[in-house]
Amino acid sequence: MTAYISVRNLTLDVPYYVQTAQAAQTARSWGTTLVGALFSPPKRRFARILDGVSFDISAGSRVALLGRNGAGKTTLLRVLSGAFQPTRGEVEVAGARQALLNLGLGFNPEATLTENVFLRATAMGMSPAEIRGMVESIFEFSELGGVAERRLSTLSSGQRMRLGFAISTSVQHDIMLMDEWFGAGDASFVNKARARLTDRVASSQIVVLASHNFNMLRKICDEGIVIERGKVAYIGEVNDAISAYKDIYRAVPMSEKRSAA
Ligand SMILES: Nc1ncnc2c1ncn2[C@@H]1O[C@H](COP(=O)(O)OP(=O)(O)OP(=O)(O)O)[C@@H](O)[C@H]1O
Repeated sequence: MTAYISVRNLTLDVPYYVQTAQAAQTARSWGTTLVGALFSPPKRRFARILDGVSFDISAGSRVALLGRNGAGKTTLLRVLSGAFQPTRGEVEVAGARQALLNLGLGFNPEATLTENVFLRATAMGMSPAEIRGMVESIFEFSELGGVAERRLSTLSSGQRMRLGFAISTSVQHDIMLMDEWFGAGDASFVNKARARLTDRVASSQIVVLASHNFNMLRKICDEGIVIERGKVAYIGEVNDAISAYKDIYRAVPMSEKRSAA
């Protein structure tokens, strides 16, 4: 299948809750908090995180996603991965996608490592027979075979991340969606993980990578999309996109830069 991504006028509003001034003022003790909550419950508001975003990505493209902190890059990747549904607009994705956004997502801390491999791989769309054929290589890559029957909650965060990475990258997908290039863990694992990622990127039809590391983006990507306050600010060749991002960053007042570098 030839992969592509088509995004048309994508808008995403997310709900959040605010405590009214009256409730906040009365919230001085447990009792008054309860009274405040009863008579002035938190109000639901909506924040527009993505606003009229449109672009096309065709097979063979490696796209850098650029933007300041809080611009909307991760949220956009989540929409492309299918985790978030747009409030308005259309998102069409052809091809199997792999999102390396949150390696710990979908784990059950009370289940064993082996059970977690089955849970996560099932969520990725694999059959029990396919998973059985992969379990050994996942444990070999993550170097966690010796503790496979322990509960996940007994693992360190670094070990969990290794397991998540080993499962998520165990199969080649058509589309890779990544939030920063993987760089956590001890040196030998990082080298091994980089080699696997390089291989997966080379064999993917489409890669979308959000990062603030320009050198790495220049090495991997050929195109760039700049997001500013939830809107597309620039689309073009990667070096031009990096320049456009720098221009936006330079134009932002110092006070804003401190809160959103
Ligand atoms: N569930 C949510 N509820 C309310 N606001 C949210 C939610 N998720 C994200 N946001 C807000 O949406 C905006 C975009 O967040 P996002 O994580 O997509 O930014 P980003 O460009 O990936 O930033 P960074 O470079 O820091 O990773 C931020 O202002 C964030 O606070």
